Amino acid sequence: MSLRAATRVTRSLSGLLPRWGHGQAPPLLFSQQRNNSTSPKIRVEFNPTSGVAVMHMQSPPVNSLSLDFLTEFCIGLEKLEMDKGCRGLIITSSQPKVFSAGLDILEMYGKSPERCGEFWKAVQEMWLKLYGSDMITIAAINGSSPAGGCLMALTCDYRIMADQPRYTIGLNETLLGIVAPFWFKDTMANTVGHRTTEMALQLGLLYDPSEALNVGLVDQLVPEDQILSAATQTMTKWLAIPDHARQITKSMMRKPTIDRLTSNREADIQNFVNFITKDSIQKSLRAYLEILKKKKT
Ligand SMILES: CC/C=C\C/C=C\C/C=C\CCC/C=C/C(=O)SCCNC(=O)CCNC(=O)[C@H](O)C(C)(C)COP(=O)(O)OP(=O)(O)OC[C@H]1O[C@@H](n2cnc3c(N)ncnc32)[C@H](O)[C@@H]1OP(=O)(O)O
Repeated sequence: MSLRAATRVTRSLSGLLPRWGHGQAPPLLFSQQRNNSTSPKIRVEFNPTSGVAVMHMQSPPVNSLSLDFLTEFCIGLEKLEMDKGCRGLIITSSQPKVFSAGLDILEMYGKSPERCGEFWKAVQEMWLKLYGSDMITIAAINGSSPAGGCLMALTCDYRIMADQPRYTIGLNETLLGIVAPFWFKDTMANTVGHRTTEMALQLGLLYDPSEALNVGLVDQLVPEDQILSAATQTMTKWLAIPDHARQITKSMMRKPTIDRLTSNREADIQNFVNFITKDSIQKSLRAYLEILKKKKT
């Protein structure tokens, strides 16, 4: 781990998780109703000539992965997957400075077990569809991408990140007092290896772009204004490979990881619900939400 990454972790952790007395009422209220607009959270541009679609995530303020967002995302993905003319997908963000802030914390805070289960099923669905996609998938990461945002990028075949030192990417779940599930961990380990994953997950490391490139979490850095043209150029190279050979190879590499979740889906949902609804975990999430709010004051 670089010194810079270590310093960021220490700063993020300090005072993160305050302790409440038994039975003490939490002092702040959080709105449970953000992002409930009916405007599309995803905009898809498909070019039938090139066979490439670009998915723009446009859910203000930070493209957090709410149940609505995930549902729309999966429907969009399924439509493209079924269109035989669509061979490649680039995923990017229309929101300034953020690719995706990861799972919507408000979906995990103060929700019923049933609702948590429904939400988690949608998170699984997004991962299964994207990690198992027959299309060539490229993440054009034009902003910060913590936790579930990083997972989304990791499920793609190739990652290009904007070379902007303010942006960070990583599976930082432990900083929130929560645990990245086995399939988040597997996806990261398949990309950067066991040892790097072990350190990154325990410490909740968020890497800046050059650190992310160094550990292999992203494949390429480009100036932010060139991110879509770089993704298109890379896509052209990948499109030159015959689809069937590439798809079988991709499936061979990813199938064991996908099978592990597919055969444990219900248990994984139950694990998540039991874990996230624990009092102590709800308190950790609350503390984290407070920190996000305080950033502004
Ligand atoms: C025994 C157990 C075994 C196994 C475990 C079993 C199950 C597993 C259990 C749990 C697994 C859960 C896995 C979780 C994955 C996740 O993805 S959790 C989410 C993690 N995300 C983050 O930590 C990101 C937090 N956000 C940021 O760092 C920053 O917002 C940003 C860098 C993305 C952007 O910074 P800014 O541009 O400066 O924007 P602001 O910070 O001002 O934010 C604007 C606005 O958005 C709200 N917000 C930010 N992130 C989220 C989010 N993820 N969800 C909901 N809301 C978010 C933020 O509060 C601000 O709100 P307002 O103040 O404007 O109302």
